[in-house]
Amino acid sequence: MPGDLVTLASGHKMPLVGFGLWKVPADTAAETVYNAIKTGYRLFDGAYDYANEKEAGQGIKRAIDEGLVKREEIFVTTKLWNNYHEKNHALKMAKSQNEAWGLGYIDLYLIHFPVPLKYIEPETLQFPGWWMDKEQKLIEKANVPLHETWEALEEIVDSGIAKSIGISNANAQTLYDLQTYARHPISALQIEHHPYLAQPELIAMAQENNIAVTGYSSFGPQSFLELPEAFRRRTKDITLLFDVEVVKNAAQRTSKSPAQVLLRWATQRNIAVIPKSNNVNRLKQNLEVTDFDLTKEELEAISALDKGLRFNDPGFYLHKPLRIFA
Ligand SMILES: NC(=O)C1=CN([C@@H]2O[C@H](COP(=O)(O)OP(=O)(O)OC[C@H]3O[C@@H](n4cnc5c(N)ncnc54)[C@H](OP(=O)(O)O)[C@@H]3O)[C@@H](O)[C@H]2O)C=CC1
Ligand SMILES: O=C1CO[C@H](CO)[C@@H](O)[C@@H]1O
Repeated sequence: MPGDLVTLASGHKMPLVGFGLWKVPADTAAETVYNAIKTGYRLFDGAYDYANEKEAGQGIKRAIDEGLVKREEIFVTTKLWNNYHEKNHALKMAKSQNEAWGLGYIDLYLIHFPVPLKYIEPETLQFPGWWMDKEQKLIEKANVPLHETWEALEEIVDSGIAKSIGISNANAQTLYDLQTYARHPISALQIEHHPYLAQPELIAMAQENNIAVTGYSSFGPQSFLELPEAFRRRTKDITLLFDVEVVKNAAQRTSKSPAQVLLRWATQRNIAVIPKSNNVNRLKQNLEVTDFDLTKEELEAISALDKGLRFNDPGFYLHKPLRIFA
């Protein structure tokens, strides 16, 4: 059901299907989010670097003001960008991001990457990916230990700004380390997850430790086709997952689309998904991904497509690779 929920270690409940806000233009974000709520979406996945938090919040506020939903029925995830890992910066950023959303609190606040970069004034950050400054130079790394940033997130919970906290783009070693000092639980892990990058060990580790997993870029190469060339480099000569036999056959058997099969492959294993679509029909379709089941054989055949192929590694589009996922 679209209303399926995952209980986080914090005790707070998160919808299993949500809407991703990356690449949703700021000038249409309020309308898109408002329409997504009308379609049935309750979870919105934002980030500082998606540059549309204020507008997304306006869309939610409009739906609340019109009585379509209550604040407590909406789940807002957002993320701390890499340049603000120092405790004082993280506290300031969370406060101003919370003000931008304008909804009283953030449901889930994530460290976007466990990679601290030097502080830079927010308005000087640049696309693509905001890893570079105005001169298109890679921003240097900073000496901020992860425990300092995690402590900041815990204070953000203590002050009521966020209800739950977690991390994105982290590996199992990082999670094990975080667990040694976490005062508030690591409620969630957000990672790239599709059949070409299945990451079964990391997911098993997280789920065994009660860390809810959300997969992003669920369509693999398709998720990157609308991006500039540097992001698409790895999609060359790769069969789109929508065209792979096992995915197509499962779609035919269940009378669903290949996209829905890919989303169900995740949700059936209790992995949340946050697809984005600027198209009304696809937006609706992506929400209907918990009301049918793939067979055990279909799940296994789709998992067997794994190639360890990561598309969202900033190393692929930066002038100087960061080797984050090395
Ligand atoms: N933590 C992190 O570092 C990251 C987090 N994310 C989060 O994950 C979200 C989703 O990931 P993202 O990489 O954007 O990719 P998505 O998985 O959302 O894929 C988006 C692409 O797929 C197309 N699409 C959407 N639905 C369908 C469908 N049913 N059939 C066919 N095509 C479809 C969209 O086109 P159209 O709009 O035209 O439908 C778009 O081109 C992001 O919005 C963001 O919130 C993403 C990357 C990194
Ligand atoms: O969430 C995100 C979407 O992808 C971007 C490009 O790598 C990242 O900068 C950001 O992590």
